Amino acid sequence: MLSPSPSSSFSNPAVREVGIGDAEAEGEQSGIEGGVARAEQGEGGAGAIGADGPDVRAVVRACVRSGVAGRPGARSVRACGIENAKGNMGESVDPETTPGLGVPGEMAATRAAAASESAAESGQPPENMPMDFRSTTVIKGSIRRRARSASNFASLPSNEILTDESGIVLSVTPAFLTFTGYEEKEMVGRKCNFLQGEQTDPNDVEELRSAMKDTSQTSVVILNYRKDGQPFWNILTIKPEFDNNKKALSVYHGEVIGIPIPPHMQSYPRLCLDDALALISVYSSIPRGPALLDNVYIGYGSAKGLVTVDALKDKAPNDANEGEADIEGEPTQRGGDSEQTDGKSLYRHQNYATRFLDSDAAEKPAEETRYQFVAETTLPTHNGRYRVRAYRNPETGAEPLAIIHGNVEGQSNVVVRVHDQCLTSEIFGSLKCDCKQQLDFALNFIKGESAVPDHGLKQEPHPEDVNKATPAPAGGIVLYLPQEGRGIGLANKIAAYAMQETGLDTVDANRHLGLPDDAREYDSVRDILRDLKIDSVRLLTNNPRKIECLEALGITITERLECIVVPNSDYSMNYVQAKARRMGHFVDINSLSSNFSKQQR
Ligand SMILES: Nc1nc2c(ncn2[C@@H]2O[C@H](COP(=O)(O)OP(=O)(O)OP(=O)(O)O)[C@@H](O)[C@H]2O)c(=O)[nH]1
Repeated sequence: MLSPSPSSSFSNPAVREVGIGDAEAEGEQSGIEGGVARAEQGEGGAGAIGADGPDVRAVVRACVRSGVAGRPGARSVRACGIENAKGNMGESVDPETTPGLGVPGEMAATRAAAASESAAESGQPPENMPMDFRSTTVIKGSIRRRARSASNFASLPSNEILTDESGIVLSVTPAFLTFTGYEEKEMVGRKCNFLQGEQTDPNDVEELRSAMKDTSQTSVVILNYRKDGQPFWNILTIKPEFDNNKKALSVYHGEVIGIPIPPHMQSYPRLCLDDALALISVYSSIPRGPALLDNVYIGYGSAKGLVTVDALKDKAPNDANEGEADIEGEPTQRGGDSEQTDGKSLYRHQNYATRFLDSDAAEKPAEETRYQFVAETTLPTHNGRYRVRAYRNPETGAEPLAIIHGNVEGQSNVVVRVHDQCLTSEIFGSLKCDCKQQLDFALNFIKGESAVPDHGLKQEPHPEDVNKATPAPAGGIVLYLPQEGRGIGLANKIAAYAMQETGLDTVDANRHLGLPDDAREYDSVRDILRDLKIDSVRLLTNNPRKIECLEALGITITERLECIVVPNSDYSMNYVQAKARRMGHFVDINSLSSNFSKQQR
C-alpha cells in the first residue's frame, strides 16, 4: 500500500510568495522568483513530503494521465490529476443564462478602469488604480476591454478568476471568494501567488506561467491555500481571452475547482476517493465538464505498486483494469446523478471505484482506532430515557455520540441510525430539510415505537412513513455525528442555502461553491461499533452512499431499514426530492408527493 506518512511541515503552512506571475515583472513580488527559490530549497521545501513518504507531487505529476484515489476510510488515496486540456474547452459560461449569484458591487479593477478610460486611451495607467495594477504595462485600449470582461465575469456563479498577463487579479467571482475566505479587496490587484504556500509545487506554478507566456490554455492540479491556511487541491484551468479578431488579449481566465482537504488529512496532501468523485461530479455539472472527463483519470495505489485505472469517461468497467487488481462483476447502479448525460458512466465509475477498493480490503491491516470512549450517562428526554456514550477523536477534536436504548453490547443485527448533525433543523426548527424528523423517528424507533413522533407539526403519521413490515426493535443506537451540512460545515451549509435561494438544488448549490456533494466520513461508526462489540447492523437509512461507505469500512449491514418521514413543508419536499433524484436516495418521490398533498389538505 502506498501510504505516505504525515509530513510535519505540512500542517502549518506558512504561505509563501510562489506564483504564476510574469517572469519579466521586475520589482514586484515575483512568483517566479518565489518558485525558483522553492525549487532550490529541494528537500527542505516541497521535497519535505518525499522525505517522510512517497512524494505526492511526483505522483501527481506522474499521474497527469492517471490520478490515483482510494477509499475514504482507508486513506489510501494519493492524488488525482487531469491531463493538460489544451484545446479541449468550449465557450465560457454565459452569465445571462447561467443560474446563480447576482452581480455584486463593481470590482475594484473594473471601477478603476471605467473611471479612467481616457487615461487608458492615452496609454497611461489611471491614477486611481491599485498600486500593483498600476505598475503593469497599460496597453492602449486594453483597460477598457479588461473592464468589460471583469464586469461580466463578476456575475458568474462558478469559481473563477480573471487576471492580467502577469497574474494580477482583475476580478474574482463571489463563489471563489466564499470558497477561499478572502475578501474581494484582498484579491483584486494582487498576484494570485498568495494562494500558494509551503507545499505548492513550483513545477505546477511553472507550468501555469509558461502557458500564460505562450498564450495557451492549460489545466493543472495545484496545491493552494485558503486565507485561513487550509490547503485545497485546485484543479485550475487557465485560458487566454481573445478579441473578435482572435487576437489574445492580456487577460487570462482561470477556472477553479477547489477540492477541500479534510482536517485529519492535512498532514499529507492527498485526494480521497470522495474528493475525487466530487471532482468528477463537478466536472459533469459544468458546461464543458463532460468533455474534460476524458482527461480525468482515477487510479489506486496498492501494495503491488501503483495501479492505474483508465480514463473515467466512457470506459467499460472491465476495461478499466490496467493493473494487477481485479474489478469483478457487474456494477450496480445506485448513487450518482441520473439527470446528467454522463450519469451512466458516472454511476459505473463510482461503483467500480468502490469495488476496486473493496478488492483491496483483504490486504489491509486493521485500521487503527481513532475515536476513543470518553464517558457514559443516562439522559431523560422528551422521547424517553437513553444511555449516551461520548467518544472523541484526539487528533481532530470531533466528538460523536452513541445514543443507546436497550442492551446492544455484544449483539448482532443491532438497529443503528447513523445521523449527521443538522443544527438548523434540530435547534432552530428549520423546515428546509427532513433531518430533525428523521432524528426523532430514529430515537423513537430504537425505543420500540415505529410511529413518527409528534414534534409540534400537527401531522398524523402516514402509513408510508415507517417500516411497516419491520417490527420495532427492542433496542438500538442512534450515532450522532458532528458532520454538519453533509460534512461541509455550518457556514458552508448556510452559503449553500443562499445559493439555493437562486434556484439551485442542494447538490448544485454545493458544487457552485466548489464543495463536494457529500464530504462525510464514517470512521467513527466503525470505531464505536467496535467499542460496543457489535458485529453487524440493521441500518436505518435511505442513502446509498452511506451504505457503501460503511461497507467499505468493513461494517456488516445485514438489512437496510427505511427512514422515510413525511416532508413537513414545500421546502423539505424539494430537498427530499433532490436527494432522491440527484443522490440516488431510496425514496419513492411519487408516493411522497401524494402523501404530502394529503397532509396539506
Ligand atoms: N450541504 C447541505 N447539507 C444539508 C442540506 N440540508 C441538510 N443538510 C445536511 O445533511 C445531513 C443529513 O443528510 P441527508 O442527506 O438529509 O440524509 P442522510 O443522513 O444522508 O441520509 P439518510 O440516512 O437517508 O437520512 C445533515 O448533516 C444536514 O446538516 C443542504 O441543503 N445542504
